[in-house]
Amino acid sequence: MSSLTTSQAWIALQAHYNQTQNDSLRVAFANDPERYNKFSLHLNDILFDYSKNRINDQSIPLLVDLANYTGLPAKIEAMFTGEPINTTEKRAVLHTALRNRDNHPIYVDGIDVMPGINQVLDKMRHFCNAVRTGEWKGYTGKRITDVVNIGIGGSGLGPKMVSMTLTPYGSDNLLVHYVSNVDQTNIVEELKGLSPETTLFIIASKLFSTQETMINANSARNWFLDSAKDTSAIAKHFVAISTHTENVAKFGIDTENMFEFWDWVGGRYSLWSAVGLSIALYIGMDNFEELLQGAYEADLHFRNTPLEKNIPALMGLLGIWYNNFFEARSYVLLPYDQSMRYFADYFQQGDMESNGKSVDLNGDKVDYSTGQIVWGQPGTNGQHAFFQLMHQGTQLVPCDFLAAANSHYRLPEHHDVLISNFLAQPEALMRGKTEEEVKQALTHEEQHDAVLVASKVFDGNRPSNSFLFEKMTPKTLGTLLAFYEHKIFVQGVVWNINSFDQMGVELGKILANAILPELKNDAVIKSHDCSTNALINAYKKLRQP
Ligand SMILES: O=P(O)(O)OC[C@H]1O[C@H](O)[C@H](O)[C@@H](O)[C@@H]1O
Repeated sequence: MSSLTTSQAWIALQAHYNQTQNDSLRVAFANDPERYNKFSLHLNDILFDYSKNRINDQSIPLLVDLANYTGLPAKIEAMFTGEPINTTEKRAVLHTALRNRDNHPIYVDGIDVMPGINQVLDKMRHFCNAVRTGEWKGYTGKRITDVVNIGIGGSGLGPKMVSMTLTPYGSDNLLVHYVSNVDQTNIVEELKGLSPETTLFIIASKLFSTQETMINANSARNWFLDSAKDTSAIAKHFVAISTHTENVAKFGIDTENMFEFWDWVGGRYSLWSAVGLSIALYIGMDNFEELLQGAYEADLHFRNTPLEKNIPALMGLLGIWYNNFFEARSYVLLPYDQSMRYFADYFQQGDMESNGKSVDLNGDKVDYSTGQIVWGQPGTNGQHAFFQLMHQGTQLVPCDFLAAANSHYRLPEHHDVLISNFLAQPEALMRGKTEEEVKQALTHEEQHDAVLVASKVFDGNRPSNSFLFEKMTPKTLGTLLAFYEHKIFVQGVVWNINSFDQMGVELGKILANAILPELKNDAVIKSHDCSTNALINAYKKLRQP
């Protein structure tokens, strides 16, 4: 048994769960008109309501005891001060330095990282201004109208999610496009209608060696050179974002056009670095810095607020409560905001790549469940897809609802209808519908149809958090993203795992590299298990020359 599950704090939580697991949220609300006041918090314009969770007055102190037992406060400090908490890769984890807006020194190996960060921010500002004003010209003297970011994982999804969320702040004269998949459909479709004379490519890759990104970058260069003919024109149309100067030069991008970041920025935490260049080009550098400011304010809150009033700490601990005691295996993110349509995808990588681990920091197999399956999509669409299971299925699916009180658009009716759903769904999940209530809405005859009655009952008692904010601004988005990043960190600390490596993505890549040469000719392949051999050989038969 691990020291975690045999700790006093864990045992106390287990006993608390045994005692309260069947307590009714509906009854708790009826008995305590102060419940909302007790279990809600604000940061700036963001309201965090966690009162619809399966908790009572003892629950949060017990969860905080567990966090203290695992050393969370000291580990928060270790992260913010640049200690090498990514132990397998022996690296600091300093995405928080990228948004350290008060600019206090932060040291890695005795060197302050802030001057380097500020230099890159300055370079981004100059570049964005030049491109956005049209001062930066393409090879035929025309201004840039389209930016194509080529990058995958953190080097694609983060900037894409932010740019799409902040479309109301985006430039009408400079559109952004995202290419990540090595499936050629992605780049072919994205480049349709673009002109090489007015397109700028950003090649974003930490090591500049990721297979998908390099293949897409090569295809982009070929597409460009088919028109431009002259390799000297590349300098006006290709920039790189990377930690690896040599690989950038090898690819043929002038290192003058390279925006640097550092090995202490994890891929899935990198949108705050130069990886956010496509965001800054689209919404302008001032708005990009507002995004950083929002995250910085969440960082201050996370670092300085006692755990029982600390929004990301509570998000993480409530997740532990469901994952490890209620055995809820998934977690759903439900932004009632179409612009946040990539939010769940983004935190699917953020969370599952960070906490999908089964060995602890000592290398021992864990005997408790770690990372949850994270999924979701915007409301109200999700209501017409998977909410049936959330309301009446056999699984407990804790969820977060997020919405802005004000839309950026002004059509009548839409927003109140959207928000009425945002409000009603957590209420319905919490209160359910009893047999008696079901019968009241049925005819006398229907009331005697036992199957009908049973099918219409909602057990309720299904937990959720709600986030309500004034408007989706760059700053608000920055704060929300940092909350979720820190939630992941909190859970990693409690589970005693390294949230900052991703060894589990390597094996598939290595095996794909072994298969690739076997696809070069039509020879029958026998070197794998019989299933893989058969699939390779079937592919070779089916493909057309
Ligand atoms: O930025 P790159 O080095 O190209 O890495 C892109 C992606 O590669 C891998 O899939 C990692 O698991 C991701 O965390 C990373 O974001």
